[in-house]
Amino acid sequence: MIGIEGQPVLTAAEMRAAEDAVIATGVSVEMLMERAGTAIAGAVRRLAGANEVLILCGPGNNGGDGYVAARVLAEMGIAVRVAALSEPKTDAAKSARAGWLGPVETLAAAKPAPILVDALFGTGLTRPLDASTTPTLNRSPADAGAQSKPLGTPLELSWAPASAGERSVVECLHSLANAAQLSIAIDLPSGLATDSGRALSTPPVFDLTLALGAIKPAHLLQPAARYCGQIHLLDIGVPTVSQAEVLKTPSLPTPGPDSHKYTRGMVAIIAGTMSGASDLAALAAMRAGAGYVTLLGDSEGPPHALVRMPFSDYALANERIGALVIGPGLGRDDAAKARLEAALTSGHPLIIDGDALRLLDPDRIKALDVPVILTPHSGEFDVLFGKSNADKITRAREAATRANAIVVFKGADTVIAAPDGRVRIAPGASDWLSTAGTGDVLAGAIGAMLAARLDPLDAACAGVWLHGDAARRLGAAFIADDLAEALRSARASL
Ligand SMILES: NC(=O)C1=CN([C@@H]2O[C@H](COP(=O)(O)OP(=O)(O)OC[C@H]3O[C@@H](n4cnc5c(N)ncnc54)[C@H](OP(=O)(O)O)[C@@H]3O)[C@@H](O)[C@H]2O)[C@@H](O)CC1
Ligand SMILES: [K+]
Repeated sequence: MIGIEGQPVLTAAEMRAAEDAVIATGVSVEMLMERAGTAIAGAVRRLAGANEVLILCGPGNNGGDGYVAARVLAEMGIAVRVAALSEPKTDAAKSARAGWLGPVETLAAAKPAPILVDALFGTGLTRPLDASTTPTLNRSPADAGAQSKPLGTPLELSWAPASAGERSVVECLHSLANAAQLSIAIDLPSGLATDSGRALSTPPVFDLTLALGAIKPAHLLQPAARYCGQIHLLDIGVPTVSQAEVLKTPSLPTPGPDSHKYTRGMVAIIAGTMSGASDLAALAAMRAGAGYVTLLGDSEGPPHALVRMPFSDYALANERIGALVIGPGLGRDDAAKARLEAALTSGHPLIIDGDALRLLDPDRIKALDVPVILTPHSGEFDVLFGKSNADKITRAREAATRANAIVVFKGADTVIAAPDGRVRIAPGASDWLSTAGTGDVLAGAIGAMLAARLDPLDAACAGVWLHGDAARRLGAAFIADDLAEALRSARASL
């Protein structure tokens, strides 16, 4: 099992193309399925100990992986049972099914086991799972009587809506997962849309998801990600590349003997009507490692290392400013608009957050010839770029191209996109980040990274990583002030 940091993220179509490229070299789908099933069996064996394993198999290749895993586990001497939703539909899955010599229970009748493995649906799911656990037969008159054939005999099957009193597929899955001590999803929990991260049906929350060959958007995007539990990647020998990758731990420059405050980077924060927000951004920039942070506007109090001065064109003209943060607590009045205009024409690299995002025109940003990082949450994103039903990765990428800026589309699944199409997706943000001021902290942290002269995409990624790591260190019920302080520990851990 491989960790997911820095791994390419592939859509269902990209994964199929990667598999097709391997198949074109003479490797059959059956061989890929054999690799996948063997890798799954190895992982399950390490986790299952002496416990019985129940594998649920669907009609496609995800189910095929399940049959192979069942066969290999049985060969290893592990107690394993198989329950199927229906007969396999694909040739590879049929062949995998034929290799499983044990009985196949129906999903509806399957008794729980301590270890549950969900191989019902993976990247091929196209519609909700609200269907009956009892397949109906697409029978021609010649097939009359086929219903009495045991599972294992190829039949033409389809699904009917669950009838009164019958448990749906989703209900069966939930009850088997609830009864299990450990639940493991193969490739994806069944019910999730691979590319958009939508839940077409609501699966149980799995303990572990074994991603096959590559991480998919649904492993990272909400709401899908919350059902995956821990995610481990299994190598199935399919080379993968993508412009989208899982966010990884940054590699940051540390001060050397020749460093001074300006080489560490100078960040200026423009204050507005709510000084607490800009104070938080300033504190975050300092704790993320900036050498010099100045707050332009009305504010007072500690820390004493923060250089406060009134906002003026003169203060803004300081050529040593390596990153200018505007938006936290700015307000949306005429004074805010004037300050934003001054920032846009200052010539400094910009981090534009909060209120400033609601005063902006993306085409105006495109015309600037300085690095720009935009940090909208979903409400700000909609105002700036318009609403859309497209998935978050596509939206962030299109916005970055449109504004010719780095877009940090914030949320529990922050997506960072560059105008050239590169995308980084942050996994597993702390749910406790949903508190006032944490966005201001992020803007300040990114400011420190940009002022340290990191490439703008790297600066945005490093800021998001430090912010996420600081939150994880704090655990529960922290406030934004704690988060800004904890950036120091996050930075020290690198
Ligand atoms: N390709 C490869 O080389 C390799 C692929 N691998 C594995 O394959 C998985 C992808 O396999 P897959 O494409 O067969 O899709 P999968 O998720 O099993 O399900 C599709 C089936 O379900 C059906 N169906 C869809 N929605 C439904 C619903 N709501 N209710 C009922 N049925 C529904 C759909 O039928 P249809 O839409 O045609 O009616 C189709 O029959 C991937 O996740 C990985 O595990 C590995 O083995 C490595 C090699
Ligand atoms: K699955």
